[in-house]
Amino acid sequence: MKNYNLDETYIINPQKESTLSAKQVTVSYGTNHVIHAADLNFPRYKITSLIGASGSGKSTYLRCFNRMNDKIATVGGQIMYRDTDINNPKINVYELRRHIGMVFQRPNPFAKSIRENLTFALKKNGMTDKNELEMRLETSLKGVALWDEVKDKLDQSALALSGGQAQRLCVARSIAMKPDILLLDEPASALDPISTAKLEETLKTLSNQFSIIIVTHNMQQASRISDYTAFLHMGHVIEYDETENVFTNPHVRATEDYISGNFG
Ligand SMILES: Nc1ncnc2c1ncn2[C@@H]1O[C@H](COP(=O)(O)OP(=O)(O)OP(=O)(O)O)[C@@H](O)[C@H]1O
Repeated sequence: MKNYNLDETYIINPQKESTLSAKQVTVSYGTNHVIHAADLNFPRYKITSLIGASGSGKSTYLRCFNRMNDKIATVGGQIMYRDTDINNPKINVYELRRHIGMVFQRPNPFAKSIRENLTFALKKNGMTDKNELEMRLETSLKGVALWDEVKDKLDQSALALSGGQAQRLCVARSIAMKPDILLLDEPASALDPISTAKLEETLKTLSNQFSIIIVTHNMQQASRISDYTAFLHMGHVIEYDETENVFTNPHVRATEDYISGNFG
């Protein structure tokens, strides 16, 4: 692996309203310091990709944004969301996750009906009105373009869906909670190209209503769907800018080598 100067960075924060601002975030697993990130602002109603080689810290960094590292790592720095630092130990993490939802690498529908997958958390959060629940169900499934495929089998098990359908169901389950921000950790890595294309299309549409931060290994995917891209190397954010600039005119050697395949 080439030695790059980790202090050589090029960070252009978007001149747009931010939904989340991360300041000097650090993460350690025991004595292993894996994230030392610069100050990044994530824009509202845009898609931001986190790219980088395996082990560069993308998932760890993403998990900071809804406190998913709490029990496994020590997190430092500030992550401002609606004027509150989400690292404050006093904040209600379950409430936070209603505003900042997450979709994981492997589709993980509950072993329940499609309807229950969508309404379970809503009911747990006190929504009892049947019409409202049905409306959320339909709107969320339409939001991920799954409604036409499942509207006649809402009471069948979600486990019978294909991988691509199950992943879109998981996105629908997240958006049913009407979060502000959707975090996605390599959501297409277990999907075939057709399901991946459908998911990407869904995310592009959803970015009109939600701010999206996505970890992806797939550089074509990052360049296809995201408005902004952050390149991570060894836990450092090396470059952050509009996606087009990162891919066509990278400013730092490590970024250039990574996107041109000369890395390592
Ligand atoms: N639960 C954990 N305990 C200890 N170390 C961990 C843990 N999770 C990740 N790490 C370490 O933190 C570093 C960053 O890992 P992370 O999974 O965030 O990288 P990544 O860029 O998302 O990688 P990949 O693309 O392979 O998923 C790696 O060195 C990894 O071994």
